[in-house]
Amino acid sequence: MKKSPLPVQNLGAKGKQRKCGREALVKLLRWNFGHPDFRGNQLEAIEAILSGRDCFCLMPTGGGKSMCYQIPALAKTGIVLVISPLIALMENQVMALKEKGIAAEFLSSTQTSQLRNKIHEDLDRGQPSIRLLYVTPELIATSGFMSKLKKIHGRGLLNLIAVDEAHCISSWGHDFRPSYRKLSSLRNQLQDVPILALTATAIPKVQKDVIDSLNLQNPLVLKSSFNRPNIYYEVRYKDLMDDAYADLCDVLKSAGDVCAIVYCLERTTCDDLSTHLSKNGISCAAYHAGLNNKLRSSVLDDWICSKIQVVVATVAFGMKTSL
Ligand SMILES: Nc1ncnc2c1ncn2[C@@H]1O[C@H](COP(=O)(O)OP(=O)(O)OP(=O)(O)O)[C@@H](O)[C@H]1O
Repeated sequence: MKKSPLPVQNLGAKGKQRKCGREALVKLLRWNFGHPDFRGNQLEAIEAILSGRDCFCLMPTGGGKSMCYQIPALAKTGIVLVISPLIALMENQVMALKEKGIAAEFLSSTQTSQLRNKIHEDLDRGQPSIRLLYVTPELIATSGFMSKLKKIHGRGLLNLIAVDEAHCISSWGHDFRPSYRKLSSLRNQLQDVPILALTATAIPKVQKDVIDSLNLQNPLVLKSSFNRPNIYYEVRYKDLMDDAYADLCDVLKSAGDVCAIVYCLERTTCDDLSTHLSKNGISCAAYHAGLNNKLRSSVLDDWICSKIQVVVATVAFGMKTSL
């Protein structure tokens, strides 16, 4: 049975926010997510945000960045806006939050207009039920959506803007997205709303660029260690192998029942290799931009819920983007 989220903690008399202490935050974490305690810099980030301070948070992949904005969304009435570059990521996070009974939604062109209207109606209510709203940077850049945000802010309901994968704002970064650059207007348009920039990209000039571009004011800068003892790297030279496909097949089989992504440079290689692995008893599928959206979504779903073990993909995997 779904638990209902622990009610908002800290609304004092006449809407004045009381400080949400460590104990109350840990309680929210345990009740809603089942984790015994915060890890790394999560608590520091959350406390900074709840005190209204901007924050730049560098954590390795899987470090638990999302908790830094999900807990604030539960600790205060109002809405946390999450800007994320990938619709697939948003869909997954929103689904996972809803399963926990947390009111989260995303807005994208992939939804029916009926569903989008329903979300907009909720946002227009005096007390919206949505706590976390996920959007793409492209949507932020539209004047219609920005004026909606200003109205929400004007009603005192916009608590935080979280910019996920914030390195995409920097032309020094490996994932530069021009639409991210436009996020630099957020600070001017939505003054006083704390901004949380999250990334797993550690290069100092990217960090500086992110902080400058988003115009973060005296941000708390948090950096965690990138040492991941559970990950090891091994390089095998294809040119030195008799049969690279057979070698890969052996590697995947010897790894046991783990899920895996095999990246290839070309679509035809994905199709070829996927057929080869399937013939050798490995459950897998190809994923690349040459496949239609429906097929790509079903491959992603099958992989996430372990119906298939391996995805053989180009960089299109994880790049499903649009408004
Ligand atoms: N305090 C915690 N204790 C235990 N597990 C946690 C804690 N915080 C987060 N996690 C778990 O860690 C995993 C990774 O979290 P999350 O997806 O937020 O990481 P991330 O840093 O956003 O990763 P990515 O860089 O891939 O976006 C999730 O399964 C999450 O439930």
